[in-house]
Amino acid sequence: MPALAHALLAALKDHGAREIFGIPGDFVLPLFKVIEESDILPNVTLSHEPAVGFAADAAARYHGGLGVAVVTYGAGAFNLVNAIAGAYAERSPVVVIAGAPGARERVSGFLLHHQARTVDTQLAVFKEITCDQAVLSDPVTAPAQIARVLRSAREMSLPVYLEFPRDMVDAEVEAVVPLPSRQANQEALGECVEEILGRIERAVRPVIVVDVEIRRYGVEDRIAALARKLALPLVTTFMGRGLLDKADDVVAGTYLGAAGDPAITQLVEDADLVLMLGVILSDTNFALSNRAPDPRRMILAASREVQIGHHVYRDMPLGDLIDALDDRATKRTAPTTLPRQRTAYPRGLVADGQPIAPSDIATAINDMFDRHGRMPMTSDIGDCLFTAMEIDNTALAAPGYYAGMGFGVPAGIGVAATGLRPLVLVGDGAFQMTGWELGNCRRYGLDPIVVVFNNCSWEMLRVFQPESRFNNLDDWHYADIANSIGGTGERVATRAELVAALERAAQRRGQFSLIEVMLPRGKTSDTLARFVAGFKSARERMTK
Ligand SMILES: Cc1ncc(Cc2csc(CCOP(=O)(O)OP(=O)(O)O)c2C)c(N)n1
Ligand SMILES: [Mg+2]
Repeated sequence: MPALAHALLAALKDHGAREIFGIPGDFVLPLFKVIEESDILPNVTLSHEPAVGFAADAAARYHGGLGVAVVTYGAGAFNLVNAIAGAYAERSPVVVIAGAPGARERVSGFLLHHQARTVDTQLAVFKEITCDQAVLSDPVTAPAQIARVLRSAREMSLPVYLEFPRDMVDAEVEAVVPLPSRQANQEALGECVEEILGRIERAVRPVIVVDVEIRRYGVEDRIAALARKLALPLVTTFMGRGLLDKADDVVAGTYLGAAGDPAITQLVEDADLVLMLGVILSDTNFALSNRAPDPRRMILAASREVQIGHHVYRDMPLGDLIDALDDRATKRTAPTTLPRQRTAYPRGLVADGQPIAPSDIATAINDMFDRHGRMPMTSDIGDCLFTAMEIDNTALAAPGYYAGMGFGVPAGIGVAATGLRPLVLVGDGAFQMTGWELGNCRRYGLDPIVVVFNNCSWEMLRVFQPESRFNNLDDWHYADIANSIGGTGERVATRAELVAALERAAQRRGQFSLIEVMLPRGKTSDTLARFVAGFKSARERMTK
């Protein structure tokens, strides 16, 4: 019989984990020894647990499997909380494996180091931000607990929590047998599909809106095929930006309400049927809608449910629904009344001596993508994420709903660890939180390209509260620091310098490249300017 640590690692791999991110501590040292020596999954250690969570989250978003974060008891696990809260909010399936005291320690009578209130406070905290949990303290039940919890992560696309007491690493257990995934009830599925297709047939201006769950459940290609078959226009939400990046013929653009491309906004707000697939009904996705989502003209398939009007079909996995829709739908021709435009993205930046504006960065990146091919991207929160809306539709992992800072660089490291070369967008404020994790790239041969929007400012706060001096940040010269932690940093202040630095970064392999773009305080991307105007007018409407 295998030892519990080996059985767990094999089960993680069987359920779609591709790597482990973590920081060891005495409560998980024995487990980390097995992780390293068994080599069942590659292991990437970082410098601070928030980054471990962000990297595991982004890796899962990109490879479509499970992210894995292994941390020590208490101090390590509590450091992870914010990243897992963000993964929960944005439905990213991260498996938290947290060390814990062994059975005899628990009854030693001592207050244990790393213990907060009680020995079980850690479990109590993670119950709030995971969809399933287990404490692996009994070798007889541990395999079944692991199978149940990992199936929950896969089916709900949400984080889960496994507590691993340090005296259990070598416990002999049965191998973990994966549980079968739970399918939709076929009769309910048929009834649901007929109702949806009937609504589409009767609609005059239907539209599809997609969001992150279509990637979490691996149904992007099937949805692109369905949109083509039904000849329906399709847009992504703000959070869903970058989805269907290989289906330019299907994606018309990104819906941003009052802050977006007017033609895309009209497509959604004039629709008499909005088929929402994998959509999170968050404020960042819909707060700037001129016409709020309305159940009478909306079908929402998300979180394993399908809501049509005011009734709900439960236990309806998105993949089962899409397959059944495709099986029963007949090919439609696109009514000429439906616009099939695709948003045009800015290109052709003039490489001159002009100072750089945020939207120039998008144009320069579009030009680089035209020369070298589109790159997968990660972005932090800040104007960099709004600038990303002006970059051509390429795969993107960003905290578009949870909006927690510090995600961008560790997420880029997580994506790079999956074998891709990402382009990372991050503001100076967010870089100050987790940008230093780049110092771990050299050990693993990772070479992301990082663009730091250095406006020496918490600019997103300044646009709402310009009178506050605390928004003024100092100039830390990030490019200089990059050179000392294993990368190559360039600081640029003109559009010509930006274009040249991007080209050198694209050509440079084997080490991370950091381009520190100097931006004036008070200057934002065109998209953020429209968002702020939209939020302010929406706020005025609400206070009247
Ligand atoms: C973990 C966390 N703590 C605070 C905040 C609140 C915040 C939202 S945006 C922002 C400023 C971001 O500054 P940065 O320089 O990165 O980008 P830019 O605005 O373009 O200049 C803050 C402090 C959030 N969202 N998350
Ligand atoms: Mg800033």
